[in-house]
Amino acid sequence: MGKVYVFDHPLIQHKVTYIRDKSTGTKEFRELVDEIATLMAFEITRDLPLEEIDVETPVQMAKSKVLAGKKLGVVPILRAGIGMVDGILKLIPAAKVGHIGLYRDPVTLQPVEYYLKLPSDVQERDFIVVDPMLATGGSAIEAVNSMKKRGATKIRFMCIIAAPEGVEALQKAHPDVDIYIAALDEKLNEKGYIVPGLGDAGDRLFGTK
Ligand SMILES: O=P(O)(O)OC[C@H]1O[C@H](OP(=O)(O)OP(=O)(O)O)[C@H](O)[C@@H]1O
Ligand SMILES: O=c1cc[nH]c(=O)[nH]1
Ligand SMILES: [Mg+2]
Repeated sequence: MGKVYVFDHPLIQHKVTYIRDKSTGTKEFRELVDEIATLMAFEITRDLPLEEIDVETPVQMAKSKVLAGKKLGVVPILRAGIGMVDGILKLIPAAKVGHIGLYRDPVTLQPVEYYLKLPSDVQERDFIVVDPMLATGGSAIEAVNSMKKRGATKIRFMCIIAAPEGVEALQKAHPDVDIYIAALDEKLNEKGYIVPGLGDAGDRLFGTK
């Protein structure tokens, strides 16, 4: 079963509070999501593999470590996932970026795919699928389905706010996918929104209703 990591770093918790606040405007909301994504990327990359190489300092030759292993890929689930990409790339600028466009049918809550573009070398990459919200889990599950169908094998999921229902559904559908969360909330309401949550992440990021 995929592991679930809830990041409790004080800076992450502090910033999550301000994106929850309905009085936080679009500009500040966007900036905070970007900052939270960078902090979460720092935590999620703690276990990246390293290898030793020879480097010549101004003083002498030395053995020193560099990142090793598979290259990384970041895959935002459009639209709201886009708000997390730049913050992550600040720390891993060499990562390639794929895109999966999905919206949740407002009535059925089922994910509807409208776009997909992944790096050509999916088999060789470790992927982090990102979306600020994990509610029913439908979007995350569908995104991972699409990536696996195209050959991706190592996938992790990063979100800012998750409902227990979504965590459970994603773990069940994809037991090989570890889940990284900034805040595990209470439940879903009758409209499928996370309670207390932060409202509609995409609309708050892009000022749309
Ligand atoms: O876990 P789920 O029940 O699938 O809900 C989560 C999805 O809902 C929101 O997207 P939305 O459909 O509002 O699209 P948007 O990001 O373009 O606003 C959110 O950004 C997630 O992608
Ligand atoms: O609370 C929620 C649930 C799904 N999608 C969102 O953007 N917010
Ligand atoms: Mg939305």
